[in-house]
Amino acid sequence: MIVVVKLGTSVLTGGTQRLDRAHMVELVRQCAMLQKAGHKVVVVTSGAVAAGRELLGFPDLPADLPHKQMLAAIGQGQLVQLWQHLFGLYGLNVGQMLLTRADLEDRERYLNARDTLGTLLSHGVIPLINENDAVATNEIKVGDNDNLSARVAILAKAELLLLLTDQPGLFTADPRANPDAELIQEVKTIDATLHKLAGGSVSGLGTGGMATKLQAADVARRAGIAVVIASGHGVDVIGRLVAGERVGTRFSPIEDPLESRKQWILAGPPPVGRLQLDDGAVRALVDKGASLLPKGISAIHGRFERGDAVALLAPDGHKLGVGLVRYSAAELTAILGVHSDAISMALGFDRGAVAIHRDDLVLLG
Ligand SMILES: Nc1ncnc2c1ncn2[C@@H]1O[C@H](COP(=O)(O)OP(=O)(O)O)[C@@H](O)[C@H]1O
Ligand SMILES: N[C@@H](CCC(=O)OP(=O)(O)O)C(=O)O
Repeated sequence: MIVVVKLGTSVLTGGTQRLDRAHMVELVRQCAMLQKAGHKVVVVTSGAVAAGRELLGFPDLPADLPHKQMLAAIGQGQLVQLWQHLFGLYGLNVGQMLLTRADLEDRERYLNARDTLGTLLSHGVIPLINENDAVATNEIKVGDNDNLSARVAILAKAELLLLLTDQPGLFTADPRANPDAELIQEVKTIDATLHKLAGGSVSGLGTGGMATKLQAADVARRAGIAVVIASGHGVDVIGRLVAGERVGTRFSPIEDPLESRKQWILAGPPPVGRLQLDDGAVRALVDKGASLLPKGISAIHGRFERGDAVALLAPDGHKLGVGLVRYSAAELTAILGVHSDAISMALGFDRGAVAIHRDDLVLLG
C-alpha cells in the first residue's frame, strides 16, 4: 500500500518552539516498520519555519511573508538533514521534493512531479515533501501542508492519507475551547455543517487547523483515497492506522473515483473566475452529464483566459463544480446566453459549441 503521512508542525514540535527530535525518531521507526512490511511511505513534513526559528535562537521577527520565507529557507535544510540522518539509521534513503501550486496547476509540470515521485517510490526511497516556502508568494502557494498532502497523495497514487496532528481527530468543536466536544469517528459526507465545526489553528504553530484538513480530505476522497485525521503522538499510530484500526476520524473514499485528468482539475489549477448558471444548465450538467453551453451562463465574474479553471455556481450561489473554459472571459461575455449556432456570428470566430466540455468539468456533490 502507498501511504502518505503528513506531519504537522504541532506533531514535530510537540507544541514547543523546537523540533522534538525524540519523537521524530519514533515516527521514523514507525515509517521504517511499514517499509519493511512492504508498504511505501511518502512523508509530507512541515516544520521548516519552526526549525529556522530554533536555529536562529528565536529572534523577534515580524510575522510577515519575507521573514517567514527567510526562516523556511534556513530551516528546510536543517529539517531535511535531520530526517536524512534518522531514516539513515534504518538504512533508508530520503529524496526531497519542494513543491508549490505552480508545479501542480500546469498539467505537464504536474505529470513531471508525478513521475519523480513514482521513481523515488519504486526505488524504495522515502519522498520528503514540503511547500517551497522560500520562493512561494501567496499567489503561487498551496498555502498549507494539509491541502498539499492531498495533492501529493493523488500524485503518488496513494491508497491512504494520514493527517497526523496534535488532536486525536476531528471533534464536534475545537476541543481547546470546548472540553465537551466529541470525537467524530467516521465521516461519510463532507458538507457545510461539517465545515462549520472545523476551526482554524490557534496554537500559533500550525497553519489552517481542522479547516484545511477537511478541505484536504474532501479532495483526496474524490480521488478514491481513504483519509484519517489522528494524533501523531498515539502509540504506534501509523502502523495501527495502516492495519485499519479505528483510531481518529476516518473518511471513506468515494467509491467511483474521478479519472486522472479530472483529479488534476480538482487538485491543480485554482479557479480564477466564476460562472453563474441558469436552472436549465444546472439540470443539463447534473442530470444529463452534458457539457456547458454559453446559452446556459447567466453571469461571468473575474478575468480568465482560455484554458483557465473557473468555478460553476448554481442560481442560488452554491458551488456546483470546477471546469476549464474554452473561451476567455471577454469572449464569453460576448456570447453569454447565445445559442451555439450564433457563436461565430457574435465573435467573428468559433472555438466550438461548448464553453466547458464535459471532459474538463468536475462536479462536486
Ligand atoms: N473541530 C475541531 N476538532 C479538533 N481540532 C480543531 C477543531 N477546530 C479547530 N481545531 C484546531 O486544529 C488544531 C490542529 O491544526 P494545526 O494547528 O494546523 O496543526 P498541524 O500543525 O498539525 O497542522 C488543533 O490544535 C485545534 O486547536
Ligand atoms: N511549510 C511550512 C508548514 C506549513 C503548514 O501547513 O504547517 P502545518 O499546519 O503545521 O502542517 C513549514 O515547513 O514550516
